[in-house]
Amino acid sequence: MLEACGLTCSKRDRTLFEGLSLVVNTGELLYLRGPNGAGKTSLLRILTGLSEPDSGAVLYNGVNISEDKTGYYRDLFYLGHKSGTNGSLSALDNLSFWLAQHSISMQENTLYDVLAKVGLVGLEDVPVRYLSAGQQRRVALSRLWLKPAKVWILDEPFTALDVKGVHLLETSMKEHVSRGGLIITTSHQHLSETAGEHRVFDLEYRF
Ligand SMILES: Nc1ncnc2c1ncn2[C@@H]1O[C@H](COP(=O)(O)OP(=O)(O)OP(=O)(O)O)[C@@H](O)[C@H]1O
Repeated sequence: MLEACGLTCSKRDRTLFEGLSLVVNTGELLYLRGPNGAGKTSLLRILTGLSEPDSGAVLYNGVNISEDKTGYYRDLFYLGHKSGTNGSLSALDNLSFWLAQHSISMQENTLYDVLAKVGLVGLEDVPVRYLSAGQQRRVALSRLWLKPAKVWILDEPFTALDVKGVHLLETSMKEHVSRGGLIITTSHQHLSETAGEHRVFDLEYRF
């Protein structure tokens, strides 16, 4: 269970949210919506421990994430809205580097299976900067299937994906939740029925 307790966050002179509390249980998909600038990314970054709130706390299974970041990060997969890849490196090298960074050992066959899943076989050796926007997104998304994380926090994961890519991701979300995973995702497009049941949390734009 992931719990936000009374979170307040201000950027420059604007309070994005104040005393925000929410609970997301295992086996649940939370769809975080809101207009541009409402503070969705800011909230997600706090929920991952990458940013500190001005006040409030985030608890994972009842423990403040700032007290056990290692334990939390073991269970967490975070996809930011930037791809987080090195454009000079190929998909294969980017993913191998990422696996090493996260101390995940993996057979090359399994890595190729994931590349096949996201439709990148044949492009695995091309520097990522030469791939299309959707293909670059697929490289970033591949990590979802490389780390067995219980908690997925996804910031606009559908950006640049084609219809098949959206379907693949929504199907994976539904499967993850049915296995007891927990997902928080933002998106400016509606989640379809393929993503399964989900709860909506609307973040209003505060002036
Ligand atoms: N590091 C920062 N310094 C100053 N202002 C920031 C910083 N990060 C975010 N902001 C401001 O906070 C507000 C919320 O930004 P945020 O990225 O959280 O919004 P969002 O809801 O994710 O928007 P979008 O839908 O456009 O992605 C914006 O007005 C942004 O300019």
